[in-house]
Amino acid sequence: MSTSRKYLIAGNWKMNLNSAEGAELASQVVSMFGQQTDVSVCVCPTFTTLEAVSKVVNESNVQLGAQNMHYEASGAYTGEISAEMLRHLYCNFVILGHSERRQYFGETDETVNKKTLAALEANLKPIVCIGETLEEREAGKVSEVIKTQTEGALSGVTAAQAENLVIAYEPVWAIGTGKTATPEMAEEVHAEIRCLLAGLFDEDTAEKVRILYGGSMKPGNAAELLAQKNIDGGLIGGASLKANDFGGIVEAAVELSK
Ligand SMILES: O=C(CO)COP(=O)(O)O
Repeated sequence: MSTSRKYLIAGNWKMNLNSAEGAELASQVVSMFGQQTDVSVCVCPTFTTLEAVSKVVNESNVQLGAQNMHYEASGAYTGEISAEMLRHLYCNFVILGHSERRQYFGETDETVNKKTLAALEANLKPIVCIGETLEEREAGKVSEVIKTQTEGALSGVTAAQAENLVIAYEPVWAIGTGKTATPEMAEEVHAEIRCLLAGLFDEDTAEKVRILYGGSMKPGNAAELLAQKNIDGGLIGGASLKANDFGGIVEAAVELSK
């Protein structure tokens, strides 16, 4: 990673942990990393667990993120949550366009774009997820998919806003499968994403955007992935549910920051 960017290790808890379980895990994370400042650490619980976790991470350096939001500010949108509601619970981040939302809940580049603009407007840092399926990789379409998803999600975002943006490259075939992209495979795509950002904004801005890797990242493979020039952190699923595993990944980032 470049020295101008601070690693971000974010735990995507997905649909796991009720508020009591989430508060317990968050307090373990706070006791390990609540005081350190070398690496940004963030946990992203379910909506119903956000408030309990917010109280636990409050006044520590562990930050809070949500897993989704709606793009409208308020109104007749049954079952939805707005950016302002997340800010009210002291969320700093929001994951947008996760492949599970694209696959199961009809999320498109267009809705991801609307959500990204609304999040930035509300001072939430969007973690915009992109990544190809195995079928797309085997058909040689990785660059095409990455370009379409990146440009689609970021349409209308200004260079000033982009400084608060995080991109997560999550190859769909590596999520929850135990199959990780090799550091070289991941770095190749991360470098491409940075190039796309330079085209959309400018080189300086592109250098400031953190690009996370996600997909079966664990303590055993984190260091080699995080050592790549354009890999600025991780979006962690399964391993973020165990304090020791998540801690091992954060430790790897702390070591590399020295
Ligand atoms: O989807 C992910 C994070 O958003 C990655 O999940 P796993 O770490 O479980 O593969």
